[in-house]
Amino acid sequence: MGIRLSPLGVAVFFLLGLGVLYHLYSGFLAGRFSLFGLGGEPAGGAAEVAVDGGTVDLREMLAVAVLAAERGGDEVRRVRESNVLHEKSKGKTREGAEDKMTSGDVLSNRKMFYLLKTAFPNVQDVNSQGGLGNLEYTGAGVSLTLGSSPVAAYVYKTHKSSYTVYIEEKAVGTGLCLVAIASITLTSCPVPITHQCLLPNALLLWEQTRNALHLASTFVISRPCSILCLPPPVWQSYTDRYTELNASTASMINTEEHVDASDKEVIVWNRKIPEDILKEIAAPKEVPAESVTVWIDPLDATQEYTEDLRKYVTTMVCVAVNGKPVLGVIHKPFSEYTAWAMVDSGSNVKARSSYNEKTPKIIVSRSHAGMVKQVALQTFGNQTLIIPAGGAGYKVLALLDVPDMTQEKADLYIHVTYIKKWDICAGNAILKALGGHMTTLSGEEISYTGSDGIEGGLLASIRMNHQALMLSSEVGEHSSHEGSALVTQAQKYSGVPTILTFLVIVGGHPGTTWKVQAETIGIVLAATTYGGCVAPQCPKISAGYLKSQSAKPLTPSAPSHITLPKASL
Ligand SMILES: Nc1ncnc2c1ncn2[C@@H]1O[C@H](COP(=O)(O)O)[C@@H](OP(=O)(O)O)[C@H]1O
Ligand SMILES: [Mg+2]
Repeated sequence: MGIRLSPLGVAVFFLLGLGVLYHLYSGFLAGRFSLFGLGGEPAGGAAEVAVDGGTVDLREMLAVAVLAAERGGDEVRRVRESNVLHEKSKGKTREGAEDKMTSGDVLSNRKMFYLLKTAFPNVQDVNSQGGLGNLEYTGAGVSLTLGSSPVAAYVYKTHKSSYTVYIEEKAVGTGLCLVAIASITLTSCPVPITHQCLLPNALLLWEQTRNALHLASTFVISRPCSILCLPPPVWQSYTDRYTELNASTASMINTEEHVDASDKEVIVWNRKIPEDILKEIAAPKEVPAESVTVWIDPLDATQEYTEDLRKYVTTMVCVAVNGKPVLGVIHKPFSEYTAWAMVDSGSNVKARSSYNEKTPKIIVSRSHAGMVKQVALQTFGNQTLIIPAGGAGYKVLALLDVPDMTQEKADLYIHVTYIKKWDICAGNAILKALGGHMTTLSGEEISYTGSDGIEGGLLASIRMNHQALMLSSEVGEHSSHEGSALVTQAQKYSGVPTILTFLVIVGGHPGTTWKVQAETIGIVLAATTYGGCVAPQCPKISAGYLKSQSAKPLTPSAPSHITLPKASL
């Protein structure tokens, strides 16, 4: 007697089996990937990680921030005094200035980042100018295929829930097949992340990334996740790439003569809160760890540092809670002076007793000025004294009562070009704690979460009517109820060149929609296609030629959506 199986039953049984296998398999993978995550971080999104992160005491954070700024400052001073700066260019700023980096930046960042990270491991959102914040979380090199061509890519976790893949510039054959894609933001891909630290490689990786991106550094290109969610077999090849990167870069850092091999980057906090902080801030102040974002600037005024203009140099740490700056530390390594303040708590620095609101002395950038002088003079009159100076930290201190002989004094700080949040957060927190203000030129508060930079310029003042500064002006016709004179001027004199050209070459299935986000203020993008790949080796990689034209200012952060025509893909 034979056993007869119902075909439907077999199918159901088979499907059930598949389901079980799928569960086991995905569980296995998830477990595996979580090994790579920092503190068991689920692969798909760090946003979930911090939920049970507990609390942190802001007074303790202030103590560690002061220590970090001072220890970082020691490195900055040591490197400068050795006269071996290993000066490198990270690329160009949007306005075309060299964006410099030195051993001072790298070594200071290493000290500062690890001190803060080890003291507060449950704070996930630590951003530092050296880029180590990103690298620390991921740094995975992956094999990725664009069209039919393999390219090297690095995955960084840029924010709590997004990952950025930087793709290496690559020449295929002799043809013009550059892959110079700025970044691809993955919001929900199951990207495994490693907490293996790529510190020794940071400088080179930073450079490689920057080099790869120099053509397209102002674009963020989002693409559908499915293209980048690599299946496990391909994904695993990241290890080879990682090892290769390690091997190729290890020697570089070791050759830095001033780095003592036994010098561990990790300095451990002894958990003592200094007396001066205890005196000003009597009680602890607990906040949820997941609400905290830390911004580290390991060396502000790098340009001036390379010119040996020491007085401008600072190291800075800032803590923001839910995006609001609450504590800031600005340390001057060459004067050994440190200013700190915590909003609604206390400070070791104060405002001056008077400021000249009518004809203010205005401190501005000396190396990223854009058209700030014209903006300031037209807004406040030709009699206005402009003081060009390096460093955002230095310029904030110029507004305060600082007992340092090398420190100039000013009434206002204005900046009109793009600037990064690690440059300004500490100053913003200190000004706020002392009753001052730092806003965009149009008076918007700056949120210290999310993106790294701000578009709308900067106006910092203390003991002045900040709102009036925005809306009143010596140049009557520029004031209007719609906005500030400063903004009008800044837009008119936007430091951005009129014509910028970027070459972005993309691969993908025909019809893929590319979202190109212009981040540069004052630019409207137009897309035309560029003839595609000239080399036969890369038939599926095509080119999008993006040309910006001078036009009406773009609303800051408003994305331009551009769909490249099918023919170009
Ligand atoms: N347009 C811009 N693009 C990028 N960074 C800018 C910038 N303008 C100013 N910065 C950065 O802001 C800091 C203060 O600038 P400035 O001295 O010109 O006022 C410097 O930081 P770093 O020295 O830390 O790089 C500088 O690089
Ligand atoms: Mg800086």
